Amino acid sequence: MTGGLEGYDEVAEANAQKSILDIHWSRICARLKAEVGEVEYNTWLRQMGVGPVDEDEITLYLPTRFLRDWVRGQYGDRLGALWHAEIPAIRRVELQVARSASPAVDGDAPSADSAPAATAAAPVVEAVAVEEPRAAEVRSDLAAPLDPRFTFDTFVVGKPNEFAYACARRVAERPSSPGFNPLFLYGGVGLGKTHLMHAIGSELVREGRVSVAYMSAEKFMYRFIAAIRSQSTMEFKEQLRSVDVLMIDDLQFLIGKDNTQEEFFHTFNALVDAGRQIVVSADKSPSDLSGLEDRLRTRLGCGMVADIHATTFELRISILEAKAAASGVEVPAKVLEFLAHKITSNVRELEGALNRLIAHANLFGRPVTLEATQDVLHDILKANNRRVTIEEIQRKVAEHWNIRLTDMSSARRSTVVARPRQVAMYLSKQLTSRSLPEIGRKFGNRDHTTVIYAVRRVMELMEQDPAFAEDVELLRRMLES
Ligand SMILES: Nc1ncnc2c1ncn2[C@@H]1O[C@H](COP(=O)(O)OP(=O)(O)OP(=O)(O)O)[C@@H](O)[C@H]1O
Repeated sequence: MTGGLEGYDEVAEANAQKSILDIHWSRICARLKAEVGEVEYNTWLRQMGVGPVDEDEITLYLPTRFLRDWVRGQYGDRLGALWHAEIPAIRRVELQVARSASPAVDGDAPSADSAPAATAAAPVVEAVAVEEPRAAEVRSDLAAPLDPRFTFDTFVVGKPNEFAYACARRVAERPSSPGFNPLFLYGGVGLGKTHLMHAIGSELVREGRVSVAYMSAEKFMYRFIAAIRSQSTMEFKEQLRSVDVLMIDDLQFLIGKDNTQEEFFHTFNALVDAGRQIVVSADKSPSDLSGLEDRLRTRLGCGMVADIHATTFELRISILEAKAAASGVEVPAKVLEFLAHKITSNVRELEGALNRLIAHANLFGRPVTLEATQDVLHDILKANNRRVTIEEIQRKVAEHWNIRLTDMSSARRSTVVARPRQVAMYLSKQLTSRSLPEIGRKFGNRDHTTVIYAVRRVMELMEQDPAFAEDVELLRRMLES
């Protein structure tokens, strides 16, 4: 830091900016808490800290990569919208892992209108962003960061998931049993695969019998690359191969990542040969994961393969009843039935809708009624009414610009293909309730940042080019009707 008046001014300026951001941040935290509820807020969001603003982007810090990934997947869009509402110039939120994050507001934030003062810990200018793990972490960080809410007790069993549930229980009771290794769980988005994996892990850890490593396939790749960079691949391999149970979530992420697949294949073989348990989840069955190497697909399919089907009305009702009962808020059966009829996409959305209702009831101290439900959830209900799918959007957009449907997922980057693909991503964001990572996955496993870029690019182009804007609007109307 420079000395003298100049240095002082810089510090004063930075502090002033920080105070302003803190005020906005405290309001956002109050809103978030009201929306998601105290428990959810304390579990996932409370440790978040505010970082600097750079043009249209604000950085937020989280203390671990697990939390960062979770918050990004679950709340990334919402955080962006809330910051944009507070400071319209902010259009993007960057989530980073920081050792000394300035924590989020920790007070009892009673409402969005009367937010508490922010507690600023380390000055924002000193927060250290750690984007890539260092060798020491790769060596020491394989312990399973399991979500304590995802247990067998909180998993509601019904026809669509009873087989997967039974298999998961069996593996938790007797890991590495013949016929159950690997356990391959598959099914659509938000249907409980991660929940079951965490439940297996928690059960085993609670029993204290075995060491468990759980990570997403994305994290597996990330750690593998970091280990290569820091020349600690041997340690990484040894660490992985020393666990009793290895669980890899969302394996489809490894499609097209040949080196990481190769590493996973060897780890897989080493563990299974040594009598250790592997649990894997993916969005498709091993035979349908066409971008994976044949030998890996074959090995993945030679244990127990269990699918989780789309929810039925009965299961949705049971899940809603269980979650409403756990919240302590009285939700009339009529409202639960209404939600179960209307929100059919997946459990995550159903749960999100119920949480919002409950937060609303708690915040305003009003009973939950059908009328209030329609009002509070109008955006979710609207999105579900349309029922337009990403696949439909891709098809319509491809037809409109006369490109091949496969180019929606291909790696081709020429404008002729890339522009329609960006429009399809934009429309998917506008017309479906899918999250950015989910959209990215449907477009050839692209990263969520690519989707953000596409959405922004299409919006810019629509502003600059009325003919293009008309095309996009036409497509939107066709898809909505
Ligand atoms: N049968 C169930 N009972 C209770 N909660 C459930 C059930 N199925 C899913 N959930 C809840 O729905 C949410 C989404 O589930 P989860 O994250 O496990 O889905 P997923 O299949 O792993 O999705 P993705 O494909 O996006 O990784 C979680 O909060 C989970 O607890």
